[in-house]
Amino acid sequence: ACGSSSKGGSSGGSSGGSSGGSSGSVPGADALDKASGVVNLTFWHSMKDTNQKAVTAIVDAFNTKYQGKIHVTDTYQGSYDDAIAKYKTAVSSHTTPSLMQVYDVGTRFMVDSKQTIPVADLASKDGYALGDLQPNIVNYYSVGGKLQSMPFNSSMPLLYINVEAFKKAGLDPANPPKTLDELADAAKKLTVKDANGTTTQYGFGAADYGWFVEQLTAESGALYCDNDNGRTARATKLNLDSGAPLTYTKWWSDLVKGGYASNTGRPTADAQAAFKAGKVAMNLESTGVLGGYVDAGTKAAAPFTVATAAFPKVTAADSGGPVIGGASLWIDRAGHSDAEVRAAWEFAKFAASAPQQAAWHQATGYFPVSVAALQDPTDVAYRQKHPQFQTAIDELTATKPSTATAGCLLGVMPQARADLEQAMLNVATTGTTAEAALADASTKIAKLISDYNSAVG
Ligand SMILES: O=P(O)(O)OC[C@H](O)CO
Repeated sequence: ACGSSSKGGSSGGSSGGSSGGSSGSVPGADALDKASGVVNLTFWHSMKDTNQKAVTAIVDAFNTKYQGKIHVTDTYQGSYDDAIAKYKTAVSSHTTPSLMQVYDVGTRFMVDSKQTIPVADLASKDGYALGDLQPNIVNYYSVGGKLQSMPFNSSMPLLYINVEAFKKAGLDPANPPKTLDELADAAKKLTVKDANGTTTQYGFGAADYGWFVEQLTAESGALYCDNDNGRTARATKLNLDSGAPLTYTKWWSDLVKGGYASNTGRPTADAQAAFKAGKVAMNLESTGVLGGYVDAGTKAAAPFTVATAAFPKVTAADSGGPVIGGASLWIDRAGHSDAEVRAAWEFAKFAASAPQQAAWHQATGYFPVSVAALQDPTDVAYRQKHPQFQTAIDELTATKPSTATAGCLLGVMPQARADLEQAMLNVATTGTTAEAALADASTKIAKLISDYNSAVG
């Protein structure tokens, strides 16, 4: 997850460490004019199903606009984790794509990989104003004072509710649970067993997902890693042994062991499928799955009314907000021609533009990275008709920027998140205590961080 954070200006701001990026020169607009023939671009991403269709719609619109000049081929590369693993292989074999979608927590790694060109350099070369991008999103993707990648799909975490199940259990969907305790109470009321004692509906179900722990930590006003969440200097440790990480790990394990939560493991797709099939009545997920849940009213939609509510807090007193999630587009420089880099920049601008972001928001649920897109009449009308699409925007605007809500910038964040998730899974499925599992994970992650920091210097 990432940073709905500080007061960042439109050219970005915070963050420790070097600005990274490739040492290649910054091509100007003439690089495209000089190209002979069509400039072909490869675009790797992790959007599937409903969201993949929406990516393809953007790519098709771009290819039509630039017919005869630029052609983008988009390819689904699996989950965010799968895609980043493939990217690492591509770096070794010098076969990186022209454009790469990388999730929030891959930001520090991408800068350190020195394969890409900061989009701030391309923007200043041709006078492109970054001011239409949501400042807090720009702030997250800025490292060393420069916007490194183009914000594309930005999210907030939400609580999803099966409205009919809520009503059947005598609960009011208009008054959803706001804290972990309230969520646990509702989960108990929403769990249904048949005459044989077999559970036919779990009250709650969600992936075993470190992102939620990161969110609850930010909401409680605490830092997920040291050195101001890795933004004034490289982080050296995660704060996992107490606070929200410990509380959530115990809470999740208690619900699973009590039979009130469906544990589908680490893959987010499995938890999404369980909610969409009506097997669980409440689900924590990104606003980026909302399009898939309601699927614009088609037959692919969940067969019940889906409501969205703000992500819960550990306690009602927590006054912080969530961290922005999702991913951004990186423009590869190392091994790519000037014309290709310029063409990739044209695509990045197009994908972040107000009309494309308004359409993207309505199709997927990811909120627009473009400020103007929120004022687009089609988007305003869509939100009025489908209020579920407003929840993440309210959450974003209610969040006070802070170091906590900036989220943790860490080169090994993907691996660290996986280690935490394994620890949470062990607690929920074995007799290991949360204290012991998190202490073990902390030790393992501290070594990962120390090795990484020594390697990058
Ligand atoms: O599911 P997404 O795309 O909103 O991403 C959620 C997290 O931010 C990934 O780290």
